[in-house]
Amino acid sequence: MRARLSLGKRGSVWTTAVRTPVGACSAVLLVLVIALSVLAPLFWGDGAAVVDTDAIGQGASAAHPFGTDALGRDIFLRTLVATRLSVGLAVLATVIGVGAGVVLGSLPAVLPRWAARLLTSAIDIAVAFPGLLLALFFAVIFGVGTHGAVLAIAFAMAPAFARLVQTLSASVAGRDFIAAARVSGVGRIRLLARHVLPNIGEPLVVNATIGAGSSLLAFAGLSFLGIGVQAPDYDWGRLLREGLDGIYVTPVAALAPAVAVVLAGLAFNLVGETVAAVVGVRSRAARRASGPLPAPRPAVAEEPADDAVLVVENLQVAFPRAGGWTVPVRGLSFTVRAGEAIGVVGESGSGKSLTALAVSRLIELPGVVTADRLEFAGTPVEQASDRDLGTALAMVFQDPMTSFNPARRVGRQLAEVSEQHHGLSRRAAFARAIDRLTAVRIPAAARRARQYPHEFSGGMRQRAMIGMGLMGAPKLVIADEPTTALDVTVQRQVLRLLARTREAEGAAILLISHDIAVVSQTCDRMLVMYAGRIVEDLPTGSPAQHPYTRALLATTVDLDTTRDEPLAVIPGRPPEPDQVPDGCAFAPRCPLASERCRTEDPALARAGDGHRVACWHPQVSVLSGRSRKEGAA
Ligand SMILES: Nc1ncnc2c1ncn2[C@@H]1O[C@H](COP(=O)(O)OP(=O)(O)OP(=O)(O)O)[C@@H](O)[C@H]1O
Repeated sequence: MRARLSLGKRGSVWTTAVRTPVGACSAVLLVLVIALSVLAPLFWGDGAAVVDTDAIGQGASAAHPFGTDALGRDIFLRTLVATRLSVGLAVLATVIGVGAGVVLGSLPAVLPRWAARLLTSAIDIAVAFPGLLLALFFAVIFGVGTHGAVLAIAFAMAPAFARLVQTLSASVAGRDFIAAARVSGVGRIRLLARHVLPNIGEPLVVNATIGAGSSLLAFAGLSFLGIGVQAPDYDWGRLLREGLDGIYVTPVAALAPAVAVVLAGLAFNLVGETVAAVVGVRSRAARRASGPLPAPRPAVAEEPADDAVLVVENLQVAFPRAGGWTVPVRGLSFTVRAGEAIGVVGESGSGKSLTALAVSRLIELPGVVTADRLEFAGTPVEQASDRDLGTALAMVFQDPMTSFNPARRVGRQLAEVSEQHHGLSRRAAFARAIDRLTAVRIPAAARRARQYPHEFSGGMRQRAMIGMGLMGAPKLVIADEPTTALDVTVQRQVLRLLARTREAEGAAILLISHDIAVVSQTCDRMLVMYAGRIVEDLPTGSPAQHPYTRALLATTVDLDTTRDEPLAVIPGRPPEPDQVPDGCAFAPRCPLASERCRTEDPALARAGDGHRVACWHPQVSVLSGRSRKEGAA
């Protein structure tokens, strides 16, 4: 399987964008507009001002391709020279408008509640007015002329930007890092400047670029109406107005400024589209990867099993980074058989969740998932239909609060699965949802099904999430730290429920957990992960052979733990995914590490019946701390 996004180097994102038809047009038009703004007044400023009483109101000719005006001045030259004023004023109005919009949109976040509501309502009312109407209104207030028109257009566009800033800020305001900054005492203004605005900058830039095109048109409109640029200055709007006066005699006179307005407006809008495309790619990816993906490290694949639900061979998950790849999952091979319960353990960052996401086809771009074989229920995962995956594979996430849509009733969310995948009617699907909530021991399921997720306790939400997985007939339930957010009593209920699901539905379970004790009690087999690899795959109850597994076991605390001895710890920290050493990744923390461990990475090799281990010195470790539990998984 290979799901790979073609990504270039950082600099080449713009090059790639410019190679698209829209990008190429926008680049050409933008260069033309900028060049004319800078050069036209220098080269043709004088020529455009020459009055020729012998050539008044002429039509198109070789000397004057777009004719002459009422004073015999060349309209083509005047159109070229007017580029600077037309574009310059539009950009100025946009800068002021966007600045005012950002200030207005940010203020509600720092004002007292009543003032914020007042301001928000005022912005909402202003947004409801057509922009040109607002511009005319402000033009009357600020007075006829260039300055008045700039301010009028700027203030007319400010409410729309203020609304945009408010909406974008609201989407960021609920994020955990904002809450964390608040709790750590960061003031409102600093919070806004340091934490909110930098996270909404990209869409603002895109909208500002497109907004510049609109303000160019608006400016031409005001000048056309006689309340923008005043004589002797002239912009495209004024030239259009003058051309219109003689449209029946010399129609071509209005053509040059009209074409200029259209082309410049198009230039801004296409540049906006191109920026949006590049920014869109950016926000999806740190697209700076280069070079081929590293080859996954070798592992002994398991014997093919007839009743395998999930077959994974050489699974690798990689993310692009500057000048290369980060590979947090480096060549995993394992099989899950029907009805089997497998635990995946390992320290934080070992790649457990990414493995689960890769198996469920949930790795987002720019992540790249590759595998020699990745099959679910006999079908390659990338070919499985959404319907098959949606009904046969259930996923239980760590935080059930964020897994449910807070705006929909729990029962309806469960019912959606059956409506979508089984074609059940709304009523029948809801009845099944109630039945499934009963199956996962939600008390008063019919009433609870009509409640919202926030009305459920954490444990109930988690059980409801499992219930959602049971709306179909799951062959595999992947539970990623399903009990981490729950207290121990509820943890137990959820684990029991998973065990019952396995018995009742015959579903295999892939249980991801930090807690090796939980996995030992709940699962038939455990996969021990370290730095993106499986270092040991053993039946629970078999003596562990890898020093890391033994160290993990030694760190578990239970009622037998001797209280007068210090708790066992594993010294050091796991390596970052892009700093994994050449040899065995655990070697820097392993007391048994030899020179060979530091240079050669051991493959996951067979070490007994149903037991695989990746270690040069299996079974012989005696680590610091209590050795009491070692070897007894
Ligand atoms: N989108 C991403 N881009 C780059 N690196 C990532 C991305 N997602 C995860 N990683 C890295 O991959 C590594 C493994 O992440 P993963 O979430 O699978 O770990 P885990 O074992 O499930 O940890 P935990 O138990 O804390 O959830 C981490 O070091 C993480 O920083």
